Amino acid sequence: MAYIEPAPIKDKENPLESMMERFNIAAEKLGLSDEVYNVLKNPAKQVIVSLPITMDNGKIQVFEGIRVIHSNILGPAKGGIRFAPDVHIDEVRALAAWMTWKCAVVDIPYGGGKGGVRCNPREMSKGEIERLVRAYTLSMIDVFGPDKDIPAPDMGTGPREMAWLMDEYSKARGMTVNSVVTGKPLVLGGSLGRTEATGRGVMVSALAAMQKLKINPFQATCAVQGFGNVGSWAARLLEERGLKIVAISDHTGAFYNEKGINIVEAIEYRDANGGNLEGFKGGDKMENAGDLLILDVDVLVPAAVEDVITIHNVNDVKAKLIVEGANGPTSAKADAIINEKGIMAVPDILANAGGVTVSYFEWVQNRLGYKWTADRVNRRSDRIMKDAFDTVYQTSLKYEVPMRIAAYIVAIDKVAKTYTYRGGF
Ligand SMILES: NC(=O)C1=CN([C@@H]2O[C@H](COP(=O)(O)OP(=O)(O)OC[C@H]3O[C@@H](n4cnc5c(N)ncnc54)[C@H](OP(=O)(O)O)[C@@H]3O)[C@@H](O)[C@H]2O)C=CC1
Ligand SMILES: O=C(O)CCC(=O)C(=O)O
Repeated sequence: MAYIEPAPIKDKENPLESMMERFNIAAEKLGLSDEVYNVLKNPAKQVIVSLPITMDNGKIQVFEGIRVIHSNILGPAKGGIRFAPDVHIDEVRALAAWMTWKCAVVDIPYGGGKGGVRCNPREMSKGEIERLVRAYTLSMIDVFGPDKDIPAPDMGTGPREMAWLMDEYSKARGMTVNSVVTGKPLVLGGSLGRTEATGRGVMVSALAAMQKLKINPFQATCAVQGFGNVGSWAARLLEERGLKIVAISDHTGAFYNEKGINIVEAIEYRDANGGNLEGFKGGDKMENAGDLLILDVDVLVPAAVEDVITIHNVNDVKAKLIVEGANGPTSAKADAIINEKGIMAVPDILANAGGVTVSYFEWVQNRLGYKWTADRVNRRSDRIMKDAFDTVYQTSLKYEVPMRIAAYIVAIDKVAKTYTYRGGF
């Protein structure tokens, strides 16, 4: 079997390597042929563009934009767009592959893609961000399409950016095409339930796992890293289900309250405070924000960035259950220690799949020209998440592997079988 050797990412464990390590283990368990292995390990398409933008000071700044389509075997590529200062081609390749596996795990008819623009949206004006979104969309005009590649929000982007993307794409096509992107504002054809969907899926996965581990939600404590879309919704919905959220964090720091943080108050504080938790008084500021990950809690939800649980801190992790809201928060090298310690980790490609599931509902509604109620969206996405959890759990028992490898087995098996049926050989 051939193994790839990805270029190292400076100062960071390489998420592409982490993805490939798990992929290789699952491929061996499935006895994947060399032919299929080589098809699935390589991205189908990678596009890198330069985006010259006029900044507010009149100067031109050139940004790098990336879109990777890992696979379109199950259907059009699907996946978010990240605006962040450390966007790197290997990271986007890993994120695109994770989208392929994620869509297959929850059994929705999409392949995987991901995009990124290396920029710091925190330091850019609204006008600069809008020009960047529009330039990126025009550069990708032949990549995107409702039947080809359908973007969505990820870190640093949200409904506002998706609205600009839809508008620019529609202008270029000479008609309104709302199904080209999901995660849009409601008035533009966004779906009820999409904003909270990823956090909601994290909550459904966490409760399903707690049932297996016999952890009573009303006696459980939880720490959540990241207080953006995924982290804040996961925290809020878990709190509503009885868990005590003792710690939350964002890039400004981590806050601890052993009596439990009032999450609705924390969200209100963040929204009134320029989008971050700096100065939050509902908990004590922790000296070292990274220590949130090693708190003695029942449930840990990393919902910020990649590679936060690594060989450097995994030995100190005390949670009984990790539910991955973020993509790639655990490096592959930390997996073995998590397993040795008997911690259950519900992997990203399962735990955070609620977002893409409701994105799929949004796309279906746009194509039907119809709107579902929030109740219908939530009931259907909860069912999909619970069924996917059960399938992965059963697979983990059958193959005697941890949940993460089981999720890869479920996904790779599905994509490989579809490829074979479509007549790839
Ligand atoms: N949005 C979605 O539907 C989906 C997102 N995901 C994944 O979830 C993760 C979070 O995405 P999302 O919530 O959308 O992104 P957001 O941009 O909404 O939020 C990201 C959050 O992470 C915080 N953060 C950034 N760096 C750090 C750090 N070093 N330590 C602690 N907190 C940090 C940010 O803080 P601050 O605001 O202060 O910068 C912010 O609170 C990503 O891995 C993404 O790929 C997965 C599936 C779907
Ligand atoms: O909603 C989507 O289409 C994709 C969301 C995403 O980027 C992810 O699940 O990582």
